[in-house]
Amino acid sequence: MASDAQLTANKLCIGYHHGSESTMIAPALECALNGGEFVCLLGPNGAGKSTLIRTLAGMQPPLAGELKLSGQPINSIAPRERARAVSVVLTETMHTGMMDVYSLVSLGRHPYSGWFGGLTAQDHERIEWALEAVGAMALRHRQVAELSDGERQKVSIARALAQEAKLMLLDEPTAFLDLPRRVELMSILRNLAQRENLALLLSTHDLDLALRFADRLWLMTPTGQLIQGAPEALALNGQFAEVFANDKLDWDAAAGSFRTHPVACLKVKLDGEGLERIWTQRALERLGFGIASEHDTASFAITVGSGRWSVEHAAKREAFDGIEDLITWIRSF
Ligand SMILES: Nc1ncnc2c1ncn2[C@@H]1O[C@H](COP(=O)(O)OP(=O)(O)OP(=O)(O)O)[C@@H](O)[C@H]1O
Repeated sequence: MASDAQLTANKLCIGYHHGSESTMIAPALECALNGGEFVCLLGPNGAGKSTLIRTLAGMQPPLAGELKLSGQPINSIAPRERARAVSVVLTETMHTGMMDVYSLVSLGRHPYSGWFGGLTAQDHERIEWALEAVGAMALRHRQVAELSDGERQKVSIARALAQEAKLMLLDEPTAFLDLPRRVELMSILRNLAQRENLALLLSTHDLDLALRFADRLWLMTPTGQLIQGAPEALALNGQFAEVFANDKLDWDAAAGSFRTHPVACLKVKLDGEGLERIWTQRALERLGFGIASEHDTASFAITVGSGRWSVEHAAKREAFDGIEDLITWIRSF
């Protein structure tokens, strides 16, 4: 394990106790979160991502195994010290009553000021920095109860940032954000991890963004294994396909994304280059056609270029000046 590990887990078994019974979600996990690293946790629904995050945060006890924060067993650390070391953003709705955004974000300073202590100039500076970092400064006087889901999500991240902990655990923090905000937030978090030497773990279903921004990925399988590696390594060695692909989805390693299996088996030979070719292929796959490889027999041959689509089908030729016309025509087969 790296020497600057903020958190280490050895033989960590996570799950739930129900009276004398227990349900195990994942057995014997070995993992570490290091300063300066942005790690994304991915996995199918129900794999155990939230359970792992809550356990790593010390919010639910492990069934077995060892969990250390900066080398110290987590349950031996006093709550106030732990709150200075770990900040958490969960998916649960916050019950904030009539609280404004600034007051909510200032709760992140309580491990330093105490519940009844006043905020210092340094506290205010950090709160404003956190609001600025997530682009929520304009919301600071608003009531939390009146925010949209996405705005509330930004504010909870600001509260966690205000806490100034070296380890941040975030459970699906981007779920309600629009795409530009999601990209921006992932970029902010990755830069923060590097600049402030934070260890950052974020669970998400956004595979594309995780592939683009994470330093490392943790893939949680439905059987509770945790596959770890650089995004590019997991894409190249086929482990994405193993975790996510099923009878309806294929992992496309070249595109770094999943695509649905064609429902029909009509094949199209597609020639052409650039964006027109890419979007023609997407349209064809959406409509249920397969793209023919060299050895396939194709029912259609489409050549695309310079705003024109020529099609050969059943010894006839058709030509279209726009992709809409091609789609309308080929949809009838
Ligand atoms: N309090 C609980 N008691 C018992 N089982 C639970 C409890 N909470 C969650 N589970 C179960 O634990 C498993 C893992 O759930 P978890 O919420 O950790 O998955 P997840 O990977 O975060 O899923 P999602 O992607 O859908 O959010 C699921 O089968 C879930 O039903």
